[in-house]
Amino acid sequence: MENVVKTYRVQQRGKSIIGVVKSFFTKNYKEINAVNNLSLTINKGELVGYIGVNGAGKSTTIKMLVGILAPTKGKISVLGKDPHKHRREIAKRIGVVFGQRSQLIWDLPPIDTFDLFSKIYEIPKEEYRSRLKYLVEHMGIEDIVHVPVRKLSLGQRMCCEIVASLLHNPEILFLDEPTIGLDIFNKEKVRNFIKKLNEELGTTVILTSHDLSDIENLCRRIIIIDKGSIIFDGTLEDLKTKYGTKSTIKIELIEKSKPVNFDCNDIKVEIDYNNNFLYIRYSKRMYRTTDLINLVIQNLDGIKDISIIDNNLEDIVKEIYLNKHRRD
Ligand SMILES: Nc1ncnc2c1ncn2[C@@H]1O[C@H](COP(=O)(O)OP(=O)(O)OP(=O)(O)O)[C@@H](O)[C@H]1O
Repeated sequence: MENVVKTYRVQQRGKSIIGVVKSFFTKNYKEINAVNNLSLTINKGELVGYIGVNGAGKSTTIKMLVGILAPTKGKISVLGKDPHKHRREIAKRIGVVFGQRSQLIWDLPPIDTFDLFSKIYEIPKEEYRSRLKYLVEHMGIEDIVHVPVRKLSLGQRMCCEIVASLLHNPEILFLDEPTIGLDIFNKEKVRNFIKKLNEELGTTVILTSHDLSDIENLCRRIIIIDKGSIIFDGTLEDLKTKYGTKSTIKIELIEKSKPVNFDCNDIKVEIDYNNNFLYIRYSKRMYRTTDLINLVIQNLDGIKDISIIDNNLEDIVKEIYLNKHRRD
């Protein structure tokens, strides 16, 4: 993607009843840039996490990459082609799963959708048979492919959705919220499958998810967008080094009481009590963990255990957004 902009025209409605009535006669439009001058290159075989808050522009980006939407400005090339102009051709080489929208036929078993897709994609019979076997076995859906889709659980359906999107052996797989609403076991199943697919078959995967543990578990590269523009592009390690500057010392106390002897008035840390746990949140740029632990040991009675909790991806991303919006 090169300097891509996607502008939507949104009708402005009045807030009062009179305003609403007026807007039936005179239409006012506002333009919003859902994607704003975005440039991005993703290489073959990468597994990329594309994240951002609601309305950041993730789905709009994916829709442009798969050719559903044309950019307002800028250039997009997917597998060497303009995805909007060569939509049919590109569709044969990519797989798409929108977690909130199903491509399976509701009243029929998944196997019927799979068979239909094999015809649409003109997959040779033998190739289809062996591919289906590989996907069904690796996704562990042997028992459900003959059960009508309407009788399947959300997790079972998602596993079938992913298999359906991979039958034609796509070079790129776009996954938009593939684990939405899934329990921890199904989440893990879907994640393991995506990992395997990327590692064994070299499929390029672009994943959007609000569940940042998906991203943390799967993606080597993370792209964060806000208001249609990229605010971070790098590895998880880069992200943690650059922004993961906060850490927490968790102290378990013998008794459930507020420690009275712990005096750290001069030190800028946040302290929280919860039952017999004391949490000390601090900036790694300002203090060394060992210095703070020494201080705790010297000043605090009744310590049962001490551990360190580093910020997870969710905390880090929250911090990036809060800092950015404070500056804006
Ligand atoms: N068809 C549309 N017409 C007008 N505005 C739209 C349309 N689709 C999206 N938008 C707006 O564009 C912006 C980006 O939306 P988009 O769906 O790409 O965000 P997102 O990051 O995928 O959000 P979410 O996490 O909530 O799915 C939002 O302000 C949204 O309201």
